[in-house]
Amino acid sequence: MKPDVKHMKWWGWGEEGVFFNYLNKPAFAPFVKKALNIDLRPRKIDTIAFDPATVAESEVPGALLEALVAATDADQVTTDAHERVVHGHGSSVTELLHVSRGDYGRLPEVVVYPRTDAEVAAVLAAAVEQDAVVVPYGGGTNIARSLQLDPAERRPIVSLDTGLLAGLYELDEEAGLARVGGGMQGPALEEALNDRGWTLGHMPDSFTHSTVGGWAATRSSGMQSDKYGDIADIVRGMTVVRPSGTVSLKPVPSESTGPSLREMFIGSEGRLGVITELWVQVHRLPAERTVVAYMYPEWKTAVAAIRQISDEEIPTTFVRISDGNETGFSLATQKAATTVKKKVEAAGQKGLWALMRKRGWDTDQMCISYVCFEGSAEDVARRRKAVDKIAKTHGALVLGTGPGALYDQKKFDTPYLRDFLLEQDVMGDVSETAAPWSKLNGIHRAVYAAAEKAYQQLGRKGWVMCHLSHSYHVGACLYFTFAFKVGDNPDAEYALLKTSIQQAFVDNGGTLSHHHGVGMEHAPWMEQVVSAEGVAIMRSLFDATDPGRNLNPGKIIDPAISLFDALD
Ligand SMILES: Cc1cc2nc3c(=O)[nH]c(=O)nc-3n(C[C@H](O)[C@H](O)[C@H](O)COP(=O)(O)OP(=O)(O)OC[C@H]3O[C@@H](n4cnc5c(N)ncnc54)[C@H](O)[C@@H]3O)c2cc1C
Repeated sequence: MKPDVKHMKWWGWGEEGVFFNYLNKPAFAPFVKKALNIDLRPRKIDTIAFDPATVAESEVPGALLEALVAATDADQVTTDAHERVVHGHGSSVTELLHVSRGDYGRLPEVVVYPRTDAEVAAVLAAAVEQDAVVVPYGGGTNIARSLQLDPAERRPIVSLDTGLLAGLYELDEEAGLARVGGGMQGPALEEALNDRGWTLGHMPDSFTHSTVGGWAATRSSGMQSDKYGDIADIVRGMTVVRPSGTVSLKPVPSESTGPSLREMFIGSEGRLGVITELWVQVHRLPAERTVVAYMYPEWKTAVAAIRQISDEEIPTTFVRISDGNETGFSLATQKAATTVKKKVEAAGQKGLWALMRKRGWDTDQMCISYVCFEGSAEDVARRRKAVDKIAKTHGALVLGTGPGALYDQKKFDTPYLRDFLLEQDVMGDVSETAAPWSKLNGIHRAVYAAAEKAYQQLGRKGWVMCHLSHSYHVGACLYFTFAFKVGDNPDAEYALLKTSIQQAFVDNGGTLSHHHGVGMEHAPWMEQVVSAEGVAIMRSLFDATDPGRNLNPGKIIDPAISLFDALD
């Protein structure tokens, strides 16, 4: 019997039966036509039936299988074809493109679902004893190819699914700390905390399917990080089970105990062991939460306003601005107005645009911004007033809470867009970076130039758009989305776009990734961002702590597959 763990559809994002629908968004097809020169076709694919016959029989050695069953139980170990395909990839667009076409790549021979730390330890011991590779699996949502397997790996591969290591085990209300299982998925954790009046506040766009252990292992950041922090701030302690023993780190507010082991495990992508349990800081549910929308005339003034909000240290839960292209995209995904209320709002919006044009605004350049405030009603009102004032000083129009509420409601729908686009032969994916405030505009310009050059090389129209989110005292994250119609060689075309954008980050003062991790996707740039000596230290760490290369090898440094290979 298969353990009761929720997984995404084997061929794409999210749940079966949920889709991106453009037919109820009248501006979307014309927008895509203008942006990519493509005529959209109504979606035909409801699901892709899984055919086990397309998967080669597992060649798991009998001794390994027996040892895994002995380490856990017979119903926690499977060589089922569907299970192996689900666990053989993450959610990067290239992986989904291949998998959805039945090109599965290297698959794990076996999937195991341990329930306890002792079982994890026994699985790791068995794997090392039998010289197998172990790849911890959370929700499979990473887009850095952190789960992709080396096609040349000859040893058996065990996917260790953390799904049964789940639960809210303890809540220390005095400290605001919760002890949770590493395999717990976002909605289950948030629901368990909300029931008791608390929240983690960590809301990556992949929240619905990713796990706490996966967040820690990839150094994730959620859209509300301005208030709640990145996962590196949120995780205060943890248990990491390794083949040679278990590391237990107590939850403390801060400590001075040499180089931080906690920091070392955060972002380790399965290379240093399995994070089975975490202590995370939690917050009481806010009395009030409101999201206010603003429209700025153009990008530079919007960035200046956000920088001022940060400079004046006005507490916000999130601040986000979309550049002109992303604002155009957002407006194109508005649903048709079917109710009287919506029709009145739509007429109001048209009037607003006319007013902006009268003011001399170029409506292709205007930038929508959302700012979220949480706290007591008084606090929210005071902070909102302060942000309104800054926004107006920078020439913005305050649009109010209507569009903000809409943003809050549809934030988890957008991931379904990628599958829809793939069906239309369009590849869409993202690259994100973080940089000091002084570098952000330069990076924005450089990425647009790099993408444009790449599209020219491909000889076709492509799209790029950007938003700024996750503000810090010294800078912020820039998040770019790119899309283009694929030709004969999707891997090479994707690699051209992706390498051009990543290189523009690194050359212009940004980092490789603000929150998606490294995996195999970003590994080729590691020397450029942490220096050759930094990579050498990492290599010594992995070699010393995992001499047999049994733990998810080829991730973070020394990738088994390089994006640049596709360009050759
Ligand atoms: C549509 C979409 C939106 C996204 N939005 C965001 C976002 O807003 N913010 C963000 O940070 N990321 C985002 N991501 C990326 C992704 O969701 C994160 O990287 C997430 O943290 C991965 O968690 P997971 O549980 O799915 O891990 P997986 O994808 O299963 O695994 C990722 C890596 O972590 C390792 N790992 C997983 N669990 C453990 C464990 N318990 N112990 C040790 N190693 C482990 C795996 O071996 C692998 O190397 C998005 C992805 C998609 C597809």
